[in-house]
Amino acid sequence: SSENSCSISAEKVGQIRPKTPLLNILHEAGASGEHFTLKEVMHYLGQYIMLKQLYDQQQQHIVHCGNDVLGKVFGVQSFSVKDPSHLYEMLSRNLRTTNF
Ligand SMILES: C[C@@H](c1ccc(Cl)cc1)n1cnc(-c2ccccc2)c1-c1c(C(=O)NCCN2CCN(C3CCCCC3)CC2)[nH]c2cc(Cl)ccc12
Repeated sequence: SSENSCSISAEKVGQIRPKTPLLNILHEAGASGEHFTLKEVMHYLGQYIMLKQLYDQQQQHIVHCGNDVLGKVFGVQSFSVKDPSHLYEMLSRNLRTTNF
């Protein structure tokens, strides 16, 4: 039979698998499971920043995460949402497989 012996299952190819501390943050923001698209990870991180009120009220593109587990996960006290490359670099250190 032309059985597919490939062991890579379709739903996992190109998926992002966050390491545990980041996974816990995504779950706190309402995510479930362990495999996400990049779009889903960014969506839930945005939700997390909102619900924890980590963004600066005056300069709303600045995120202050030094007193939050997000700061430990990203390794910074604060960051700007206007610097996507820095953001993705911090994110990539928290993924199980290098999808970048
Ligand atoms: C375009 C997008 C983005 C997406 C990726 C990147 Cl690498 C940069 C930027 N973005 C633009 N501003 C934000 C943002 C700013 C402050 C607080 C929360 C989110 C976001 C982020 C989203 C998001 O999914 N955004 C949906 C629309 N946002 C508009 C901003 N809105 C709030 C801005 C603060 C005041 C209240 C509304 C929330 C919905 N996810 C993120 C996750 C992180 Cl680790 C960092 C930032 C974001």
